[in-house]
Amino acid sequence: MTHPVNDGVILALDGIVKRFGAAVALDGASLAVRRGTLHAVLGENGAGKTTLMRIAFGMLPPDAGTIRLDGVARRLASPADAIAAGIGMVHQHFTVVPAMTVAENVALGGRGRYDARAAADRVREVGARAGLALDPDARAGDLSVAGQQRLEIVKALARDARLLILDEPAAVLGPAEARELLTWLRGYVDAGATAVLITHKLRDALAFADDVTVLRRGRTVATARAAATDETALTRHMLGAADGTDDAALATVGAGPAAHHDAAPTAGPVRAAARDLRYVDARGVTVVRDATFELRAGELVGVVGVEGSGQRELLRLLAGRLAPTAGTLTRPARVGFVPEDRHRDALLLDGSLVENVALRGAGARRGLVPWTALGRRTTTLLERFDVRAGPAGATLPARALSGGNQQKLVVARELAGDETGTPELVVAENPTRGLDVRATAAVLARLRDARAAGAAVIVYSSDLDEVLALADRVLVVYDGHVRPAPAEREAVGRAMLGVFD
Ligand SMILES: Nc1ncnc2c1ncn2[C@@H]1O[C@H](COP(=O)(O)OP(=O)(O)OP(=O)(O)O)[C@@H](O)[C@H]1O
Repeated sequence: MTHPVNDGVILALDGIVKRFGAAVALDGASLAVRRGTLHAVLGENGAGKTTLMRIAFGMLPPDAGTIRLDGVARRLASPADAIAAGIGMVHQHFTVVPAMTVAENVALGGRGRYDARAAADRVREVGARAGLALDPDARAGDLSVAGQQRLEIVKALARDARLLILDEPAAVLGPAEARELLTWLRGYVDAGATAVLITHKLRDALAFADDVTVLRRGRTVATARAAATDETALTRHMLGAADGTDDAALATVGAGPAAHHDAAPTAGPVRAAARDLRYVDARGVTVVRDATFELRAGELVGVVGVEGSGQRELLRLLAGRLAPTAGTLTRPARVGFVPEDRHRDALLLDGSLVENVALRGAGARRGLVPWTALGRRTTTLLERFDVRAGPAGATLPARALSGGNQQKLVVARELAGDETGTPELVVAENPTRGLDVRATAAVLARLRDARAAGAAVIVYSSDLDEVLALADRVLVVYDGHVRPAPAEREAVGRAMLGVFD
């Protein structure tokens, strides 16, 4: 028996429980999204944010609890049910089909016969209404990451979503694009829509959202108007410091990255050296132009550059994933690589955590795989790097880890090295993407540990401030040229745009 209550709440989740075998992902979580608001959902990696939203989108059935839409209890048996009820979701990992056009992607999953012209018109109409310009005839795979995300949003809106759920949309974007997206989202909600935004950035939540809800270990621990709370209170809720269990962790997070910027390292022997290094890609475009530099043991070098400047290829050359077209590149035998796209480049999603750890050094192994030793090693890594794998531990499939915990696993594997020893060179690309405040602080500390242990560490981050706080020196990549960055922040920003004073 349900009584419709029109209290302005469009989506109400109550007492939601979700178990995966022995693991409890949600333990009575609740969420009330008011119509016409932007609602931010916060919480540590593995807190249950994605699981809760998948339940709201009909992707997973809850074990207990109720879902109400406009006050009416609903059973959402599939995403199709959720879409029919006016819910749209933009996932952390996109679902666009790269080989298809924008219009075809938008029409995909729709009913009836495919009509190219109608599909293109629909893209234009929805795009114009929402302020998201997209060329209907462009191939989805040719769009930038921000463009693919716009396509995901348009896809949801084309199905008449009145409640849009976005799972960490900013995590795949650079700072400027992330700002643009949040500004768009705010305007979209101001025009009468409703949206739920999963984010790790407390500042974004406070600046852009109307309401915030904090999940911790599968429970809702706080919900408030953004205007009535602040970063300190939210951090406390997220980390559980309010109950006194995690004050030490909170202190570490509060200290921020700059606080660790102490002991000036003394750079040791050369670990990697590039001389006139050139890389020409498959299209024949020169993306790295005659770069000459050295990376030494015990130094942490930051790389900055606007999207598409060649830094991506530079890091892959150093990691040994691309071969130089010309020039020389000397690399050590043991290199740790943390790529940006963990799903594509770093994990076997259907493999267990042990199998994923075993990937490292797999090429050099001979004879029987030492599974018992690898199992022990994985368990130790999970503990040391605080990867939350639940009761299944090392046997859990990588797919079942939360996004942030997948990232922590990759960092653990690549930094800890293998049977032959720890890496002499660490190459990391946006290593803190999708990580919560505590995990971010932990990963940055691990990169410093690698430096202290004598590795040369090179880190690209699209967050300039993160690089400046972390690195001993910085290289700027602009149009394939690799140059030392000027000392001042403003000058670094200019150099990224090709202006060297
Ligand atoms: N299919 C599954 N099998 C087993 N455990 C799962 C599965 N899906 C999720 N979990 C577990 O549920 C918990 C919550 O995961 P969820 O992805 O919802 O977290 P999250 O808050 O979105 O984290 P993040 O910020 O890292 O993305 C995690 O401990 C995760 O390992």
